Amino acid sequence: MFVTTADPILEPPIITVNTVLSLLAVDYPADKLACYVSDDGCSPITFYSLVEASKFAQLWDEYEKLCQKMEEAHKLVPSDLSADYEAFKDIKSKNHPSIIKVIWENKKGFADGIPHLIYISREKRPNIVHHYKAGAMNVLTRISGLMTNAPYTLNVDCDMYANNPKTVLHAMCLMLGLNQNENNCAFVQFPQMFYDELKDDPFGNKMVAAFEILGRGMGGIQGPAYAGTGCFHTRQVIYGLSPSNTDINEKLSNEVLEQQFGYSKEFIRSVTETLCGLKEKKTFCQGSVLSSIEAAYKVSGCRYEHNTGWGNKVGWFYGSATEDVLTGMRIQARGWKSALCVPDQPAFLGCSASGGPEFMIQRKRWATGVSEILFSKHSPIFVALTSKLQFRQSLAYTWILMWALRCIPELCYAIMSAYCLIANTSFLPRINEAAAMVPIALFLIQNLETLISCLRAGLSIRAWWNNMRMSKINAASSQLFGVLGVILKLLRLSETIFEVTQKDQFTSNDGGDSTKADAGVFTFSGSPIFVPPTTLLLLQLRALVIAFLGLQPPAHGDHGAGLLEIMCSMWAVLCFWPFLKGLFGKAKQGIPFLTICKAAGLALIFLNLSKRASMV
Ligand SMILES: O=c1ccn([C@@H]2O[C@H](COP(=O)(O)OP(=O)(O)O[C@H]3O[C@H](CO)[C@@H](O)[C@H](O)[C@H]3O)[C@@H](O)[C@H]2O)c(=O)[nH]1
Ligand SMILES: [Mn+2]
Repeated sequence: MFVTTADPILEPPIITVNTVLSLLAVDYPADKLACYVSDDGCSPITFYSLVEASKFAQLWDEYEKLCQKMEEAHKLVPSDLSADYEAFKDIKSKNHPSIIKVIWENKKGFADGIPHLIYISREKRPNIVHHYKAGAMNVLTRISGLMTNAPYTLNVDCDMYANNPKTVLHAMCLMLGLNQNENNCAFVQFPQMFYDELKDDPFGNKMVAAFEILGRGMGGIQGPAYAGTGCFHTRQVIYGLSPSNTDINEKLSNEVLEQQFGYSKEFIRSVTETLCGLKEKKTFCQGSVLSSIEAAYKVSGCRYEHNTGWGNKVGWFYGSATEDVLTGMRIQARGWKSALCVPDQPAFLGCSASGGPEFMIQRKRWATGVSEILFSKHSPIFVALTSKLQFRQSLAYTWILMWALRCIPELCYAIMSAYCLIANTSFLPRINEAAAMVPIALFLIQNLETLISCLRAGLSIRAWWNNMRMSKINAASSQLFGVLGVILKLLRLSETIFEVTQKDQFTSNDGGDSTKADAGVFTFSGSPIFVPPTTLLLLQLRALVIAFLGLQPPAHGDHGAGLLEIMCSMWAVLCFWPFLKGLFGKAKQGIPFLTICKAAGLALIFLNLSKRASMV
């Protein structure tokens, strides 16, 4: 069981601890489980919290004390703590050697005991790329291969705790059952669900309809996409096995393996055992977990993957900020299937990015990630032509990967309607012309389609509206920035990075309705990401004022701006309502003055240009 965390501030240790505890407590023989935590933040506080959590796991009461200890941990200096913390002394999170600690070992192998708990902070050096989460997952894969080498792995983000104790059993049923029927199940994905659900999904960030429609739909072809968390993988598949090479014993020369998996002799032995089939009696990983710690240090070094197949042929794939979609697609391109599992009691619950800056950062990363794949050699259409990705599956992936590109038409429509009202010209037919039926029908069909998918997923009309509205805001901000980021990357002007999303703690019994009421409110920051939507809103408002007060220049072309253009602009203003409120809001709920100034400046430039254009 792999847990990744990257930043003790954005991801408070108590969140990671809750997730780890929930995993240690799942309903499955403890001697068959081990929990590995990767800490890319290299934080002594996270380590300390896990140590305390492992003590707590022996008691199961005293949870309040555990929380209190963690709160106070920030005041402790690592050197005040025991010798275990020596390794964290004067550490810099981006420049440090590996730290691996076996926090708890189920030495006697009790089935009703507590699974092993291992802390890992892989080596990081400046100027050596570490590939963010994908890199962390590959280190976890290698170290676990050395220490316990289970044939199946589960991975969750640090905030995604196990909410259903039977989850592992559910997943194993699918894995084992499907294999026997030769259905070739490579991974089992549980839907991403969230503990901080707000009524009617005000930020449109719960993705319920997406998992309902897309997840189940793809489930009927080659299986759902891998969503990065709440997913069980087969180790053999992670090591690059294809469904057809079941008998690969001959191919496995040590030389080939070393090229692919790196120079660690111990790890190569573990890989051989995994790839040669699970039926043979296990000889590897019989001793104590601690006995392989030296080898573990070796495979967690930041230079270990140099000139190997990691990130490219084996393991989690590099090259996209949404490593999950890429990894899942490339597994399916080898001919594997996957399965979606939706138990009545949600398997995992996590923290959703709340409305405002965090949401924007997250969606920007996703926009970057999916576009990176679309414009790479792993574009699903190519992949379908050259590999075993089924045609309809590749269409589904194309649909996912084109998600961010919708910002281009969206922006065009928004700008055109404003321009037409300002310059008194038109881009749509007049309402009384028969041709007007075309755009009207398209508009209605598109909205009905999304409305029906929301209703089918059990959402309210209000939730649909919120989702629809957020998709427009998204297009003008995070998707636009994401796509621009990828263009810069393609021009080799910048590299894309993984910005971690802020996570907030689960507060079940805080009856504080005041916080709940605030929780649905959109918030802003000084980030440039808020400038384009603000500009668009100001433009639309200005355009509507011009249209209603009749301040337009004489009509341009055969007819001037008509009802459809006005409706376009009004629709845009409705969709950008949170920003309209933001213009007048205070503190975090208001758009910062500087952002408004920048937006107003841009809007003025546009206004002048369009006036000039209309005079030509
Ligand atoms: O350098 C890094 C950066 C991130 N993470 C971890 O990656 C996970 C996901 O990060 P988060 O900020 O929560 O991103 P989300 O957008 O919420 O995550 C979704 O999207 C990601 C791809 O963009 C997937 O990796 C995740 O599994 C999926 O839940 C977290 O556990 C992080 O600790 C690392 O381990 N190392
Ligand atoms: Mn997350």
